[in-house]
Amino acid sequence: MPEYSPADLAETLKDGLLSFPVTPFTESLAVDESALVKHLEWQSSYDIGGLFVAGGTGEGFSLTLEESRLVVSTAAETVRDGVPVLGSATGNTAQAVEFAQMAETAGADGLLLLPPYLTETTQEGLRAHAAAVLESTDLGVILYNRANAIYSADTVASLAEAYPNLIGFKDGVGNFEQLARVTAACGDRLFYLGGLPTAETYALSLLKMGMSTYSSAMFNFLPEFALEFYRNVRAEDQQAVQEKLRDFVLPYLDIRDRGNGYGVSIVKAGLRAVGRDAGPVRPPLRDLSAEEQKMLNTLIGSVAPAAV
Ligand SMILES: O=C([O-])C(=O)C[C@H](O)[C@@H](O)C(=O)[O-]
Repeated sequence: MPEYSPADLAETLKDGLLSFPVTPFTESLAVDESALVKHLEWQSSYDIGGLFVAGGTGEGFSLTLEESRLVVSTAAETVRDGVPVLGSATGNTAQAVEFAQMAETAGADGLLLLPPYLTETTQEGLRAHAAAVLESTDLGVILYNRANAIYSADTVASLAEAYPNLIGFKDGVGNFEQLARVTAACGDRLFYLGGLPTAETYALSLLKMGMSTYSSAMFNFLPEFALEFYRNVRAEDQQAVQEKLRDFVLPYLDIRDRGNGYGVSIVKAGLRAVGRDAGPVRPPLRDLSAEEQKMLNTLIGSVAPAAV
């Protein structure tokens, strides 16, 4: 049995910043277990709502079932008490079910359902896919609305009614009309989290849409900055948020936007910049160039001189 009931998990997650740790790789692209332990210990030593391993930033889409098991079980053994660990499920329905069941046995407290790979879907197909995963586990499950998994309000509401272990909706698209429809249809039955790339960019606006928290990829390498940003958002301190957007987040986006898939690569580059190298990204992603790495080092040095 998972340590958190789905309802307790939602309560714990909704009011804290959510960490999405990278998966460190060696130069030969194997999972680097000792670097993983060190990184998870460091991340979970901060005041966070939960730790989502093998998510998008954790390159969950590039991990085999056995590698994902290793990452989830390492996290479950490593993080300090009181920080829930969530695994991920991806790929076709049978594969996603396998990942969900593996995460549960490996000690996860919850699950993030990533979009299925490649194909387009209908709402009936998407509902059947999510339903199969929800039925396969007792874990609290969060839907990730992104890529080929764009859930209509009716689909989310019908899944929420049928499956008590559906606890949350994570948005990676930023369609305000869709969000208004989903939150109006499901209200307090679910909790809502922002999950657009570099989620800080939208956090204050999305708070007004009912999204009380978000996944912070930059928390990987600038945890104190990311936590202060989150506190500013929750306090609705628009001036402090704008200052941090201007001084760091927007110039960071300029570097991130130089390459497709850099939303993840730039996080590993950030770790390199602060002396906590987590190795390269796996194909199909590619790492930042030496010039881009230098630009990022300078930017990080401008907001956190002690970190570089
Ligand atoms: O699954 C994930 O890693 C994400 O949700 C993506 C990031 O955490 C995103 O929110 C970001 O880049 O801040």
